[in-house]
Amino acid sequence: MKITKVVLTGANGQMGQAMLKVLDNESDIEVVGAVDVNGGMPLNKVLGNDNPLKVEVSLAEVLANTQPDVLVDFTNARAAVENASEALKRGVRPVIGSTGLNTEQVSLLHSLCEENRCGALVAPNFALGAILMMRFAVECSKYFPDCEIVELHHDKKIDAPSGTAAATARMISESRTAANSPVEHREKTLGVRGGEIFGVPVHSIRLPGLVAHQEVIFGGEGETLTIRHDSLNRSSFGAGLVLAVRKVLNLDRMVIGLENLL
Ligand SMILES: NC(=O)C1=CN([C@@H]2O[C@H](COP(=O)(O)OP(=O)(O)OC[C@H]3O[C@@H](n4cnc5c(N)ncnc54)[C@H](OP(=O)(O)O)[C@@H]3O)[C@@H](O)[C@H]2O)C=CC1
Ligand SMILES: O=C(O)C1=N[C@H](C(=O)O)C[C@H](O)C1
Repeated sequence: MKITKVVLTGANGQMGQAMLKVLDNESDIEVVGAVDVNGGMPLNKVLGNDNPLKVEVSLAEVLANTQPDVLVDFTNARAAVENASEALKRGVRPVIGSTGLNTEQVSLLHSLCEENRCGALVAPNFALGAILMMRFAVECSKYFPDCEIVELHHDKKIDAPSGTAAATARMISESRTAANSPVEHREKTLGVRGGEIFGVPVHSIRLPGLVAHQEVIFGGEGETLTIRHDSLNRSSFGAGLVLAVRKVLNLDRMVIGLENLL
């Protein structure tokens, strides 16, 4: 069996900790390195086994020493692009779970993939239910052009809107045949109608107690239709991430969205 060697960045974070365990449980995947700005933590504490590695600070050194196949990134938009750049120049394929990347950052990644003739995946959500929620939303938007997105996340989330909400809005805008919505905004209080992404109003809620949730609400004549997805804990992202690590090995270009690898 071919073993895929993986380095993970953002190892001290909420996703990093959860996904290290998920990856370590797969017999065809070996976690050969873990990196975070503060480094330090022994991996056996996270994994509950006798793994001799610890979280390191320098990604460049870890990549040089371990020569992995894949870099998994759960940091933030800026760090994700820098980390992917380090990986791509060594022929290591990035799987980027970090969100909040702007258009310039995405096109820089495209160019880096082309220059280095190396594949990459940028996926704002690895949960299967979230992928289906986006797909169903696209389908509904053909019949109900009026819709709004409400995304609800834990209070430690640093970006808003969520990557999933931004992706959903983009996909809806690409498939809408008639864009009736939104009606003219009349805000007495600035921002009360949310922010508009690709013509779709998005409302971001951040509260303790939440994990990751999204509603896409469609309105029609005398009816509404709501599609809702809930990630109740971070294990919801595990199966999609494992699939991404396996599939990115066959990519020679950058792909956006796990739905394009299913
Ligand atoms: N695609 C998906 O399915 C999912 C994506 N996400 C996304 O993943 C990202 C991380 O989320 P989460 O784990 O909750 O966030 P956390 O803040 O808990 O973790 C991020 C970690 O990355 C560290 N970090 C920052 N910069 C670097 C760097 N240059 N190199 C290495 N490590 C770095 C942070 O350190 P410090 O705190 O010191 O800055 C922190 O420990 C977010 O963008 C989030 O939106 C989250 C869930 C699912
Ligand atoms: O930060 C999070 O937690 C999440 N981030 C991703 C996003 O921004 O869409 C995916 C999921 O919603 C959890």
